[in-house]
Amino acid sequence: MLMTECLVTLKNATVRFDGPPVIDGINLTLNRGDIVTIIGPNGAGKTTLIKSILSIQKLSGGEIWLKPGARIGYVPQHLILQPTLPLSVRRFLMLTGEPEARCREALAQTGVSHLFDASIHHLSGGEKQRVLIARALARNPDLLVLDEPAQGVDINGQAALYDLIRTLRDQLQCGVIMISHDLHLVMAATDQVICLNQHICCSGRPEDISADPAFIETFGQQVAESLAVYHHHHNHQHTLHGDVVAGDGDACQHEDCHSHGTH
Ligand SMILES: Nc1ncnc2c1ncn2[C@@H]1O[C@H](COP(=O)(O)OP(=O)(O)OP(=O)(O)O)[C@@H](O)[C@H]1O
Repeated sequence: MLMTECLVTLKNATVRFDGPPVIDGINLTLNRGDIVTIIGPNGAGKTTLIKSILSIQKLSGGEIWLKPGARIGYVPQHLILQPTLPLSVRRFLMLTGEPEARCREALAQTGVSHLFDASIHHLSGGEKQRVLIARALARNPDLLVLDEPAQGVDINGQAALYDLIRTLRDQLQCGVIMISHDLHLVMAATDQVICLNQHICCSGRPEDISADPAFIETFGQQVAESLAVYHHHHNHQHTLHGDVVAGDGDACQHEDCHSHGTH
């Protein structure tokens, strides 16, 4: 079993601009191998928290510790490129300063090696995200930071993208912290969820968090219930008509399974 290696620790981290704190008293530890997702309403301070970890945003109070020498790969929400400037994926990746072979390898790790000579302007949303992740990987990061990686990616592409993030974590044994608005996929692909609304409302394993009163207060009963159903232990089978048949374990106790039959 691998030793836990801490990459980032925040202690009582606070950021304020002119008014009240935008993030307030955040305590957080990120270990190698963790996938942590920050969720929260608009303006909750998610980007500010990420920027603090990237050392782009100075704290107004509290402390941040980063493992000395830790390499951070950042995948931004948007890529703003000059549309009139011809730019191939190869050239884009090599702007990292890494050798061509390493750039090629990183692109293969994200499953799009065939795009090495493509124009970056012609990529689909999902392809662009994979190229951006490859750029972050080229530096062999200890920590991968992603700001809404599934934006502009269709629903199948989103599932594939979260699979990719898990695979990369397993292969590279890096830590991952991401912001996401897609609660269902987050819940399916994350080890720890942090629900942020200036302060940490609640945090924990996805299957536990949907029952937390602070989560329900922030996201509403309906969202919490839909996630609870999504996550319950599937220990039964359905007939072709959708009726529940007890499996190896106890029959499912969820009302939703019985009333709707499928999920
Ligand atoms: N440099 C800044 N100067 C002043 N206010 C700022 C600055 N950066 C962020 N804010 C404010 O801090 C608050 C939190 O912003 P932040 O971008 O961290 O939220 P977020 O949770 O990422 O939101 P969203 O989901 O909408 O992207 C917002 O009210 C924003 O206007």
